[in-house]
Amino acid sequence: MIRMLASVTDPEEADLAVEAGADLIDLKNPREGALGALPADLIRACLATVSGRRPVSATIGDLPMDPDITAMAVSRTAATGVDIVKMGIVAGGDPAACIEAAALARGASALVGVILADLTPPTPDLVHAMADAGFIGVMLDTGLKDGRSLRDHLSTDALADFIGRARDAGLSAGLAGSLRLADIPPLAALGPSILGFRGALCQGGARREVMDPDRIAEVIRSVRGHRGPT
Ligand SMILES: O=C[C@H](O)COP(=O)(O)O
Repeated sequence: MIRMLASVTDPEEADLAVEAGADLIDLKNPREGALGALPADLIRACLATVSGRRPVSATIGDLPMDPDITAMAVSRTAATGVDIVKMGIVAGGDPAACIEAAALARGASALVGVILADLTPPTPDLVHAMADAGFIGVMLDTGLKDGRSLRDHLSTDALADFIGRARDAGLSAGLAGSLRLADIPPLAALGPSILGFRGALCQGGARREVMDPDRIAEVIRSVRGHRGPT
């Protein structure tokens, strides 16, 4: 079964996504970048609103690959009580050391790594490093949010390889990155664990706008209608 992840920015949107039937509530600030972090008090307010009805993740921010910075951000985010902390992987710095640092700083939260596929390739090394460090999942997303989607950056074969590699390593495999309704059937056919959305759920399809209940419902209906390979 493919789960639908909705990225939300505040308690009102979190409630909207839960009521619409999103499977995972992902807290982030799209005004601060692809994986922009929300302030801790806002994360806590969202958690109070979701109130255990769905698992909640939160992003740590678009940060350089520095282990000290990563550890601090992971620890600060985990301290809010979110179920899952999401850390991004970009080019440069020391991603392997950051993955290890995140594992030591995660507290009671689980970890999901997000490889920003337009900024760095999803190499087998990264996936294995996350599995070795005890991450529960790995997602692909896009970092630039320049109108191109994940499918503009990676071929179907590359996406299928990524999903297979993550699964073989024991990780859930998520796909996101300016996905639209038309992307759901071809991506669902690859059998990911999660499909993630923000822009497609918002007014005018713009990720910094407020969420549109009709769009959320439409995306959820489509994901439910395409529950993976037959
Ligand atoms: O985790 C999923 C992302 O928030 C996707 O955002 P996007 O659909 O606007 O690229």
